[in-house]
Amino acid sequence: MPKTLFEKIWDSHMVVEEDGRSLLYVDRHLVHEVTSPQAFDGLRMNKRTVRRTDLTFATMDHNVPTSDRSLPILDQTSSMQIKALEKNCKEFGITLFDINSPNQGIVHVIGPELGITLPGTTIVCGDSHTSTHGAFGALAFGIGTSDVEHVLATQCIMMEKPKTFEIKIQGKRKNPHAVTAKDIILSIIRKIGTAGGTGTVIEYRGETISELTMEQRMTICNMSIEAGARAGLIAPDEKTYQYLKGRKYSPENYDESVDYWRENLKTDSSAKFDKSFILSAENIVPQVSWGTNPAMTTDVTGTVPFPDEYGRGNPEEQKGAEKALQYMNLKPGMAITDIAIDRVFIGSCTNSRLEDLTEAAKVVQGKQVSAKVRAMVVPGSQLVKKNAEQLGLDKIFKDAGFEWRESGCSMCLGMNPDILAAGERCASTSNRNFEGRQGTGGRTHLVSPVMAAAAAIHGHFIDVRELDLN
Ligand SMILES: CC(C)[C@H](C(=O)O)[C@@H](O)C(=O)O
Ligand code: SF4
Repeated sequence: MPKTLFEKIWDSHMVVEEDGRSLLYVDRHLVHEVTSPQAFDGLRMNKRTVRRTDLTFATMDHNVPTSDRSLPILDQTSSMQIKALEKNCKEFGITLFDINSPNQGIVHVIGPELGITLPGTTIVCGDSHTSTHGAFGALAFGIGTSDVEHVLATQCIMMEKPKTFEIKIQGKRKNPHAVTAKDIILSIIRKIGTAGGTGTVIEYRGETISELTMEQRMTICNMSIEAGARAGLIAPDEKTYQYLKGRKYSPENYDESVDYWRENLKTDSSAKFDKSFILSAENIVPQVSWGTNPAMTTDVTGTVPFPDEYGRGNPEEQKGAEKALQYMNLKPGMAITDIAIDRVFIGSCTNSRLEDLTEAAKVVQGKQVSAKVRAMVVPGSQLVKKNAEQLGLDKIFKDAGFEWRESGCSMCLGMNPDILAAGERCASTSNRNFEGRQGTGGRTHLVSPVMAAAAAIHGHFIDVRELDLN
């Protein structure tokens, strides 16, 4: 029977099936400080060990400060979670990339760059954006803390089989430097909605996807979760194999692995998906979110919508838009390019890799951050930071007036000192614009790295297609 890529990986990892649920074998378990303390406590209470310490990797990313790391961590919860992770990894024998490690970083950035993320594998992590790893043709699920404990103890996870969802993106973007992977995924979520992918694993396909680099594919898969999906997936190809070659944890018999991946990791041409959605890349323009979920997004050339227009007869949607506009302090009909911003955050597991920073630096080079804006760049990992510094990107950003930080989740979410003050408006390259996400009362506009960089310079959004970005 013809199978989708998802079905192939699923079937090759299924241990048993019972009452509609399956026990899946887990190839890689990634662990961070926020969702693991109770899981380790559970192991201790039940006198269990970690089944496969060699397949379990931990780092600290959510709570770590991104400024001077020699200073003590003042927040009690953060400090406790970081200490707990150190102690737990030591006690249970797990590899930890701690705050001083040259490999520390956001868990979804370091997995791929260390070659822990591999095609055809199952990967889990107590974190919703685990979907990022799907860019490598890995079946990667975010799991809850009780599942973290179960995986630590057994290296397996119990799950209901998701449905399959094909999202095909056809054609070429007119201006690929200005219309980025972030704009593609925001356009998709805007069209299918935040529940559009519920209960499914999305496979992104089509000419546009094949043309994306690995880092751009990660941006797409990263936000699958914002469309409600369980995971996002892209079939591996030569770019994938090239990217992973020679990484720290990539397989030793690399060529043999590639032969196997080439042979086995594709959706069969006659395989059927449960659901399909097709989008043309030609008409996508730079996107800016105006509301409090990622589907509340529009073209940079557009205006803030009228709630009744946005709701299209659905009273719930209309009410949601009214509430969002009130929180965001925006007036319907206002041009997106007239929205003035106070802060800029370039970072997060969506957009903090080397290419993101390189593209943003092109916009910033030789310019100055608007006097009304405070802007920061937070590389996704220490390795990204080091590579960016080797290219002189830090200097470009600092000369323009940006803060250049240590790696971590930072202002993507308010769990560390990098937060918005109430009422502050931020152009952010992260993935969630929920109320209070970047600090209580803070207002988030989701955008691409080039849009965020341009907003820092101009103090408001601009149509980045007008810039010379080549
Ligand atoms: C803290 C963690 C559980 C959370 C997640 O699962 O996504 C965080 O990473 C986020 O982005 O909101
Ligand atoms: S960068 Fe943001 S979205 Fe990604 S793992 Fe950290 S908090 Fe979650």
